[in-house]
Amino acid sequence: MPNCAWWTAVLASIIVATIYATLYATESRQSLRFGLHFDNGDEENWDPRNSPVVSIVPQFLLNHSVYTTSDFRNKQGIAPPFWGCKNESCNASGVWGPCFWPHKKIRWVGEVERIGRTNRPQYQNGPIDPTLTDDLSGLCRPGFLIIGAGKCGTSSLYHYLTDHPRVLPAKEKQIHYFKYYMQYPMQWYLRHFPTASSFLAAGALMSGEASPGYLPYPDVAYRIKKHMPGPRIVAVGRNPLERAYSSYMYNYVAPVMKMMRKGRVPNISRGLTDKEYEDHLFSFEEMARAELFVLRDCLSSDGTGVRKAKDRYSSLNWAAAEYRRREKGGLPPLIDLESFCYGDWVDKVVPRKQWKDLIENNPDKVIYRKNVHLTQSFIGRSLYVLPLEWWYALYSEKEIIFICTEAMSDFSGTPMNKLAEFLGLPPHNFSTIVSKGAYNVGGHRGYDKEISWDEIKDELNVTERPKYEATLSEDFLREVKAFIEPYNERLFKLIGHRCECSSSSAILGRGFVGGGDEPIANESSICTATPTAPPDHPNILESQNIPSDVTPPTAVFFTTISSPSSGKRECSSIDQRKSENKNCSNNLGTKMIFRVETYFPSGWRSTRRKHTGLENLIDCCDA
Ligand SMILES: Nc1ncnc2c1ncn2[C@@H]1O[C@H](COP(=O)(O)OS(=O)(=O)O)[C@@H](OP(=O)(O)O)[C@H]1O
Repeated sequence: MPNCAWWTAVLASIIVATIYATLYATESRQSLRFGLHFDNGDEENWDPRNSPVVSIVPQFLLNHSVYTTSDFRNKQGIAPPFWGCKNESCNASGVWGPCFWPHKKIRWVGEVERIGRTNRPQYQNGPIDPTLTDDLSGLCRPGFLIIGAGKCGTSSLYHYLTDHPRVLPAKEKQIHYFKYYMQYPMQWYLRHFPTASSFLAAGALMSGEASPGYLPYPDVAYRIKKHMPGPRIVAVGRNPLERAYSSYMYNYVAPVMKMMRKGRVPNISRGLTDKEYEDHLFSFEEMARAELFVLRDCLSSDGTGVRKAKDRYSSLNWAAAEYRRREKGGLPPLIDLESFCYGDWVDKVVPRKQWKDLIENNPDKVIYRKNVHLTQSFIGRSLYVLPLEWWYALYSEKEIIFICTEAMSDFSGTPMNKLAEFLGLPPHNFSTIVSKGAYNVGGHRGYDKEISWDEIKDELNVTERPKYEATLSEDFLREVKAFIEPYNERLFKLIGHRCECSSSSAILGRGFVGGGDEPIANESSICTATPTAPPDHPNILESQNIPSDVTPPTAVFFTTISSPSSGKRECSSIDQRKSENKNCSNNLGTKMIFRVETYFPSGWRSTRRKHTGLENLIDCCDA
């Protein structure tokens, strides 16, 4: 017969278990309550000032040495700003920093012991339960988003940052969720970041991603503000003409050369020499001139860029205030260059008006019809200030920062540490990673491919390709400089500092000179003059054949059993995706087979394989 003490012990355990279960249930609910999920309400008129903030309780993690106070040795306070907490939820134990409390009963300290200390991140995989798409438990939010500009060193910046011992990488450098994949639940996006357990095991303070496709679009700025509270926004910009030329090489020359070599361009046979293929390319100057013509018109004070942006945005709550502020302050109007300056399609085969004459006058030359959003805007995407004015309207100076590409390659690592401080990270010795080299240099090597500065130099020595600056005529150079200059000045005002563009010209051996040798930055105000002698590193002009742009998703509510093996590329918009659906699936042979998992109350039961129409949404722009 159990004695009294025994009954007391049983009773006590029941009470403790009940309290624990109640607490756990509350915590689980809290994690969902503060979960980030879409409300499909009045998207356009949502007011960012009321955005939800996920709560934090770093104290117990400090108590248990997951973190030490030195991890928080930054000027922002005890935790990185994106951990920020705003309301009573700050006191909820278990709702922690950037992460959502896992559903399963978990003792954090025990979990840390179980996993051990490791910096190797893990990610949630497998199909998403369609009935639980709002469930963010066990997932973590990004602490920084590098938004572009493309071809400005976003890959290097991402890798330099993730070298910080308290920063964990995402599954891939660029996810482009807020531009191309918002039809998927937030859970899909957050699965690209390390799990809460990984954060603990690493004592990580943040993860983040770099999607250059975010910057150009005001809608994306707004969506991120609305749906993803907290992350710091990092923009990076480079000497505009260098960016433009880099994009020309990467998004036009490299893919077109590849297509020609493979015999995929009608009327151009295989087996020609590179020189012969190059004769079928439009020069950078030809394309940039044609674009400049269109931009001048579009960006004039009564041009379509100004008018259409006003029509579209000025009545929206989130943009109206900025319109009023700018009008009052006599500031130039906001412009949505990407949406309204390249809008005219000549026909389905010849994509852009700006190329009409070029194509008619040069029937032997090739226009690349894919990735039109990139090849149409070599110059436009280098006018960083135009999209940034939208971002700066939505984000305060504590939330957004602009880095000059040229400063990134400072071997001392000082500029990187300034960025770390802005993000709320403790100082780190970045000089090792920066002086190792750069990523995604000189063409299609891949975002994660690092090239040492010495290799860059050597490669140049054996590459006898003409320097692109030599291909630019004096008059075009003057013209394009004069066009870009005011936008640069506007940018420097907006960001509160200037960029020293010539140093990267020197590091990578690039400068825009009308047939001469001297970097243009020394002779013009496209960027400020260089204050110090730059290191001795030349550039790379060679392109490789690794597909660019985003890797599409492989599993959402389904498991991909087979997927297209062809290269992927971004669609410029969901509309484009829709309009290209047929071509993609029919002409390009894009097919995916899915395993569809169905969840019943008793668990996962049936599995069936099926072709679905979803492949069109995902991969319709496959090359
Ligand atoms: N540290 C540093 N300093 C100066 N320049 C650098 C640095 N790291 C990368 N780069 C140059 O940036 C170009 C690649 O940019 P991204 O990685 O943003 O390209 S992408 O949009 O993601 O495809 C690519 O430019 P190009 O080589 O001219 O094509 C890189 O060489």
